[in-house]
Amino acid sequence: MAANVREMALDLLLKVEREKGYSNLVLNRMIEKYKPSPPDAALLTEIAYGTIQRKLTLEYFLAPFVKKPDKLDHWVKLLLLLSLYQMKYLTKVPDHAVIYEAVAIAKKRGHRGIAAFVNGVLRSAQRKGLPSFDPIADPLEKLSVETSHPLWLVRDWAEQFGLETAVAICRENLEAPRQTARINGYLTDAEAVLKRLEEEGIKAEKSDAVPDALRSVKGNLAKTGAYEEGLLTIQDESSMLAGYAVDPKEGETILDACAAPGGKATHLGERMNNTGTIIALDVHKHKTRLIAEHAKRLGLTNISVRNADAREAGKLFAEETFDKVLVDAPCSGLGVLKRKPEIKYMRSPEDVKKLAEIQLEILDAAAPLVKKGGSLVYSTCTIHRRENQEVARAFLAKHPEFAEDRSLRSRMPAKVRPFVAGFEMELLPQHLKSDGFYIACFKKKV
Ligand SMILES: C[S@@+](CC[C@H](N)C(=O)[O-])C[C@H]1O[C@@H](n2cnc3c(N)ncnc32)[C@H](O)[C@@H]1O
Repeated sequence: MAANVREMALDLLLKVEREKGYSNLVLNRMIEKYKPSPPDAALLTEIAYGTIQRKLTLEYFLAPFVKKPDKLDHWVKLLLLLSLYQMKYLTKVPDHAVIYEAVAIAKKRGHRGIAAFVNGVLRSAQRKGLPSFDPIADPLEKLSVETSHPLWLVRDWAEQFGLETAVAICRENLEAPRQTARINGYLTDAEAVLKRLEEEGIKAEKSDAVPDALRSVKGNLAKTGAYEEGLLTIQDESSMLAGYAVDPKEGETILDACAAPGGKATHLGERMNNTGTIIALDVHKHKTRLIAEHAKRLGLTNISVRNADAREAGKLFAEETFDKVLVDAPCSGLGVLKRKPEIKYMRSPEDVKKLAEIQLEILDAAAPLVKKGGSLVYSTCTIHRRENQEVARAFLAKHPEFAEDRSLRSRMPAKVRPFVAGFEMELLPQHLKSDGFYIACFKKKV
């Protein structure tokens, strides 16, 4: 079985690169299909995620042993990288076992020549040792190679946050993500959910940062009766904070302009005790279906799903229709690199610029729909100031009918308040070991 795990890991890496798929989705599909035992599934996750997380570092390790790595068949290069990952970071697996299995895969997929090549490369790496980072003089280049983040991103973060914070972000991104869930406060409470989970053999605990959140200690919260029964929703703690920022009240009319798959819309629905109206809009039809499914599972009937481009929302709704509007905008996702490490290699500075423009366009379209005295909340799961802060300032400059809403801090849980400044929250992944997240709140003048 162990050799199969490595082959599955190789297939996963190929799929993620070829189909530009998200690693977590490809991994889930693979586990559903091949049903590996729990220890094999854990090993598969570790090897595949680890290799993606450390790709640039592993390429640096490989370089002295292969003259032209880019000339290699792609699968051969990935096989070498995932083998080097195991040799360097999986201390429980002896090097000779890693090499033996890599050679067996190479023989099966290729031919004897390739198997001999793989054997030669890995044996030299074992004999000579992997190269040190010491010769890299430039601190940003070193950080990029050592923590496997593209140089442009490391540069941007160092410029925006300072080198020390950029180092902390990059290091934290290499940690395993926590699994957290949101308690459905409309149907239940933390004690009841914890009891239900315990009956199912799952160990979880209350978050010390976000009152609506549970953290898994042992077991997968998504595969539980409690989940099926609508008592919880898988969601990162940082995303729950958008619900605190919006602070919906019973009976209100709220627009969630970028709502799929419905994580935040359903949170608002729960906090409103299934009263009022939430319009959950999304441009992608296949994703809007998910919102309705989640709402149903959670026992919510106050969410109405619409499929449309938020930039055209003015054609759907009259001005000043909503008490509150949430724009949880499409973004570069640079706050969720622990969970989706491949994003760091897919994104470019041009993407960041383009996404910032789209975010501002959506905010522009949402602005007239907010009632006087109502609020507009802009959030993203990215930590790049070309989006976030720059977009928020551009919005305020264009919309004198809105003011900074500096009451945000008072709505946030105590542990989050240090990360709120004025009308904005910037949560970096190392702050609470969550995803990175940004929120800005605006109030429409009366
Ligand atoms: C960050 S995700 C939203 C996550 C969602 N709020 C949740 O909590 O589950 C951004 C969403 O914006 C949608 N989107 C992208 N461009 C859009 C547009 N122009 N109008 C409306 N939705 C858009 C995407 O389909 C995606 O589902």
